[in-house]
Amino acid sequence: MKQNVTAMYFSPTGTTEKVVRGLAEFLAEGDTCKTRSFTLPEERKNPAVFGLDDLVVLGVPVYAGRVPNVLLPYLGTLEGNGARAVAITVYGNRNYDDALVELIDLLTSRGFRVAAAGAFVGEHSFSRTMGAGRPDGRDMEEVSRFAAKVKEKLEAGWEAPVSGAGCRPYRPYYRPKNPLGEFVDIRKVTPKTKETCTRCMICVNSCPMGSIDPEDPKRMIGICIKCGACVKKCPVGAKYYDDSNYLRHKEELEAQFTARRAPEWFV
Ligand SMILES: Cc1cc2nc3c(=O)[nH]c(=O)nc-3n(C[C@H](O)[C@H](O)[C@H](O)COP(=O)(O)O)c2cc1C
Repeated sequence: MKQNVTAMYFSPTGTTEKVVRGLAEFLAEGDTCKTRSFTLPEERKNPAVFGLDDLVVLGVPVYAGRVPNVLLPYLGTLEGNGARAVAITVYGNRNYDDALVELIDLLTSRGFRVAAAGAFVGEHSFSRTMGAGRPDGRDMEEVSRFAAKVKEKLEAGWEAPVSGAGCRPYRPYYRPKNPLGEFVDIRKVTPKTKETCTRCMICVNSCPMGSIDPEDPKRMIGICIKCGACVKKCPVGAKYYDDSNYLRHKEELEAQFTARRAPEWFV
């Protein structure tokens, strides 16, 4: 069985990209696989069209226990046309909740035959300690074990669609709470910029919403999804969040979810 393998991902801080590309390379068996990022706004302009000869490894990070809602319009334009797919979610060591079943359902509704699915762990977008350095060597070994099982399934011509863990109907988006147990809304929170900013434009060019002003990288000209790209990629550490609800949420997560979560996959 030889299929054209494509690695497709949304990955502001690179952890989803690492898992998806790693898996796609194992599945391509020495052939070069295509890569197709849809992280940046201009990358989401052209719809992706596949066919029966394609095997697409498609990955997204988990945001609030679900597929990032800003991606739903783009994912709704994909055309599977019977292509095989492997659905991947990467989460920051809290939980992936219903993101994986949601992604499987989305791909199925777009005409993909979802043969396998996996939830892997990456360093949390908000943190340097939650899932620090993941996916690491142990995770990538798991990716290779998963790839071997996927190959076996595809070579045997099994048609059974994959199920995956999660609830249908999906649970609501996960929301942070304050110390009184009340929900807090951090959706409008934006990053601040220190005077040490050198205007190198890395943040401007890596913001998946195109929301940082190229004329003045301290200024926001669109929405912030708290993806962590500008904060983690800034070479001088000039981008940061100072919102008290955001910081408390991050500290709570860091204190609560310290135990290493293992990847889970379904074939
Ligand atoms: C807005 C937002 C919400 C998130 N929600 C969750 C979550 O519900 N559970 C979790 O474990 N990680 C969560 N994360 C962490 C990311 O899923 C995780 O860090 C992922 O590895 C980031 O992928 P990337 O490196 O490809 O950007 C969230 C991150 C962001 C930015």
